[in-house]
Amino acid sequence: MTISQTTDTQPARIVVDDLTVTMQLKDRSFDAVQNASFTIEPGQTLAIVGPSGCGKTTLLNVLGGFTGATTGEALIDGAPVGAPDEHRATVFQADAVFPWLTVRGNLEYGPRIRHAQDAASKARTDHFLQVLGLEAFADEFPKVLSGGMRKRVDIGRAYVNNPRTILLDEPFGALDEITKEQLQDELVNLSVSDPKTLVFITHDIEEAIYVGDMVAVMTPRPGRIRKIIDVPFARPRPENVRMEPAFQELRREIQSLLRND
Ligand SMILES: Nc1ncnc2c1ncn2[C@@H]1O[C@H](COP(=O)(O)OP(=O)(O)OP(=O)(O)O)[C@@H](O)[C@H]1O
Repeated sequence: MTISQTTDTQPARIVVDDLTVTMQLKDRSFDAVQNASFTIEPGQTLAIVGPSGCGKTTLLNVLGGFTGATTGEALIDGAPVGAPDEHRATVFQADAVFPWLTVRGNLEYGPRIRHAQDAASKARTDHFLQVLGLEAFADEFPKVLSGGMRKRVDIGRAYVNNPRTILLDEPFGALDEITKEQLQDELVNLSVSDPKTLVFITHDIEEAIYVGDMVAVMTPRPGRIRKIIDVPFARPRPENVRMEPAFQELRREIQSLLRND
């Protein structure tokens, strides 16, 4: 089932053009991100992989409006990224569920604080409770949920707001392999049923290929985009796509780029 979208909730087009973010320490400065450029077409997922400390989160923070560009620019639908707003949602590795609200209450939180609770937001809440397998837990408090279920609540909460862009910072990093693969599938399925422009940071090469339409491989500090690789597999992903030679070949290529071979 798909949910209808109005024009102001269409997925965003993101352009990052020669972006550098310089961090100022007490006695020196350094570039956390250097001369990064890429374009994400509406509804596409860009996965970003790179070594620890290479500037992935900094890049995401620029797109979220939490950090400014030092030089270059980041544009969303042609306009420079501004302060955080309801058109962008963020999902972090640590779950951000509110323990004092039920699962349904967590999903309804965004529309409630925006005074935008109406029949459409209720329908979206019901829809995402259902597609994320949370229906049976709708009236439970998060303390009874597994890590995977809590992550589903985070994802549902982002989607219920109907943002144009969702920024995900290693969202599945703390989950076991099986749960991680289930959530990767659910996210890819959502990208078909309810397209948003996604930026997905991960350390996990297979995950990057599985969820991404493109994978940006970053260099160690200062973080540059080493290469952007197109992922050729259909959405939803064919069963056992991870075992396909083309998938394994991409994995080897990214591994080699990360090792700087
Ligand atoms: N506010 C800040 N002030 C100074 N340095 C910072 C600040 N935020 C991040 N850094 C530094 O900038 C670099 C990039 O950090 P960032 O968190 O973006 O990397 P990352 O690739 O997301 O790392 P990880 O994969 O380990 O989460 C790091 O060296 C980090 O220590």
